[in-house]
Amino acid sequence: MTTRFSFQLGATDGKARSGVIDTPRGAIRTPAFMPVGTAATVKAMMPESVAATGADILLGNTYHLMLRPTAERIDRLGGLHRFMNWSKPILTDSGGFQVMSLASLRKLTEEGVTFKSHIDGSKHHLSPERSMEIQRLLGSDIVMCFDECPALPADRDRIAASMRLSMRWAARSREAFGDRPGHALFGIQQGGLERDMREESAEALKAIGFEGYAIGGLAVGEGQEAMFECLDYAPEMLPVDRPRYLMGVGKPDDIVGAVKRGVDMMDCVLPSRSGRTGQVFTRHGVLNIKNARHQDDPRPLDEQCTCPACRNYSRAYLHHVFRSQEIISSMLLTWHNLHYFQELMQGMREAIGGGRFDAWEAEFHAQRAEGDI
Ligand SMILES: CNc1nc2cc3nc[nH]c(=O)c3cc2[nH]1
Repeated sequence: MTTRFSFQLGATDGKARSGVIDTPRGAIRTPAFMPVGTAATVKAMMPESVAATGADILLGNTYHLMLRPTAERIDRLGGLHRFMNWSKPILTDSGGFQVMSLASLRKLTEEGVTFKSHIDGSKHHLSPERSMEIQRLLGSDIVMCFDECPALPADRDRIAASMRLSMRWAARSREAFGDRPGHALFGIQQGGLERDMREESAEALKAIGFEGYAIGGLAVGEGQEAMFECLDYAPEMLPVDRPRYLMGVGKPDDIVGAVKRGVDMMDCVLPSRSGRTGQVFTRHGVLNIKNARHQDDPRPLDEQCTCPACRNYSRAYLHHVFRSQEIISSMLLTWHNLHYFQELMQGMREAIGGGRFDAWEAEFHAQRAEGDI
């Protein structure tokens, strides 16, 4: 067990890399997928079940937790790890992205953002300083800079102004974070789909210096082709010996394409949210369990999957409990999806380690049918 935060790069295969992030609360194998634990819970999952899927780290949302139950209350109760009974690493986002997507009556200035809670309309404020304080009170192991993520499409002037604001906020975040051994602060690269803006942002972040670097401003509606075009150059603008975290990604093929281009960490609500809407991810593609064609099907979701849903239940049963809106439906489908996403990561870590990522990627695509399976 280490008292420091460090990243050990392991194997590389093309641009893809595998490695380990060491933290006082445990190691994170990369490439890593982080389940999203929005309001101090990965919905429909016990923490021990999340760990059983293979997750080494999960994500907490500052925006949700500051509104309810508040960071101060979680701090008084011993911090987020104790509060939610998760002893492994936690990464918290800075709140800025969700303020812009969830809150109302937002007022953005150089100082920060004031907004009204989507829960009860109460007034709140976020700034680099307040976001660092909240994430410190939560006790998260990896803290994200307070930034602004512009909605796409946006013209160059808007992208430039927003990126430069985020870089000023990154400097203030670094200053406010202070000296916290064993904890990490990650900077977030902005710049939209503009290569020169991405370069300017990367240079600004490297001049400040961070324990890790996120690629922000993507997975905001630009589509996979545009995202991959940006990922063809953005990751290598960031320090080679620090983790690179692509925020908010994604579907399985997005994740594979991002790892192929040098990304080490990702997070997405897709597997857990889809578990509650009946969308199931398998190595052969996607299916929706609510479709009537599953009602007499005795087979598991995926014959090769070892998760509890696939070991013990038929598609017919899962169709039934989904249609009946039984709670076990969300439990089993979420568990399966998170298990599949972690299996994907493990497969890539092994393939990179063995220098056979291209073959693994070809097999990944070959066994996926288009459309519903
Ligand atoms: C679901 N897509 C998505 N989730 C994101 C979260 C983010 N947080 C901070 N900064 C970002 O640029 C950012 C971009 C994101 N895209």
